[in-house]
Amino acid sequence: MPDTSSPAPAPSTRSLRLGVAGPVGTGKSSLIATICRAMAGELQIGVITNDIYTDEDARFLRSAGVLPEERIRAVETGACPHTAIRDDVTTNLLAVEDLEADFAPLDLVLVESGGDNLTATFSPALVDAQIFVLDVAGGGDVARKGGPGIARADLLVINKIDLAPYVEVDVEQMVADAVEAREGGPVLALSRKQQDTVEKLCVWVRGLVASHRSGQHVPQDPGPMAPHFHADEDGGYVHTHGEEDAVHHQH
Ligand SMILES: Nc1nc2c(ncn2[C@@H]2O[C@H](COP(=O)(O)OP(=O)(O)OP(=O)(O)O)[C@@H](O)[C@H]2O)c(=O)[nH]1
Repeated sequence: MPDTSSPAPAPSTRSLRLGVAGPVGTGKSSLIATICRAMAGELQIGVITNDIYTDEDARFLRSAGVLPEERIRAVETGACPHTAIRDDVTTNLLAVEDLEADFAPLDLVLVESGGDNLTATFSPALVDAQIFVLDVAGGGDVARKGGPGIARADLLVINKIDLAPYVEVDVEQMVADAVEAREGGPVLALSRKQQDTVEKLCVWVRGLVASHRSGQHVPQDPGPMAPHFHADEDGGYVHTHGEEDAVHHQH
């Protein structure tokens, strides 16, 4: 009799949606450009960028010439970037679905969050997996600060390691701290200027696309953001994202 206790997962025919989040300037757009440059020959890729008021990141990626321009689309979030990737993902989801429909079949859609604070993560309603990006220039101790992205993103990238000697950061120590904060989860030390590290990034992306396609990959929610402060004309407010009740505002 066939074993029906653990049915084989159903293969997926839609693209892998991969989010890229992290603080301002850590190299999210550059990492996306690097993936496109290295993998556009083997994967059909599309990109959605998020900026508050502009389409600057999309323009940067188009000018990098790493993908046909029409496969790079911008979402203007008009609010804090994490709102559009976590609280109400509708605009992003529609943009992803339009891109997938217009260029079917795509293998990979990369969604870049606007730069935000250390605690911003994507909702699993928008992406299947996410990369959280730190850089050595932000300081060697950042990985120890934890938070949902650092602790539980599918991959933590410690970026711009070519700059480590100039900012006096011990990359090995930073990686070790990150592995500890992630309880052994994957950490990649990356520089777009060091091809061996770019290769490792490609191996990770390739593995994830394959496991998504075969139906083995199960999207994980890194968890809600920590409470944080938003400045506004009245002085500001604390903003909390709870597990069930998505958003609370306290003035
Ligand atoms: N030395 C070095 N510089 C890098 C690397 N990756 C990115 N940069 C630089 O870091 C700066 C910020 O990179 P971006 O890719 O724009 O960063 P971002 O996270 O997309 O920025 P926001 O969208 O504004 O949050 C740029 O000047 C990049 O050229 C790297 O591996 N090494």
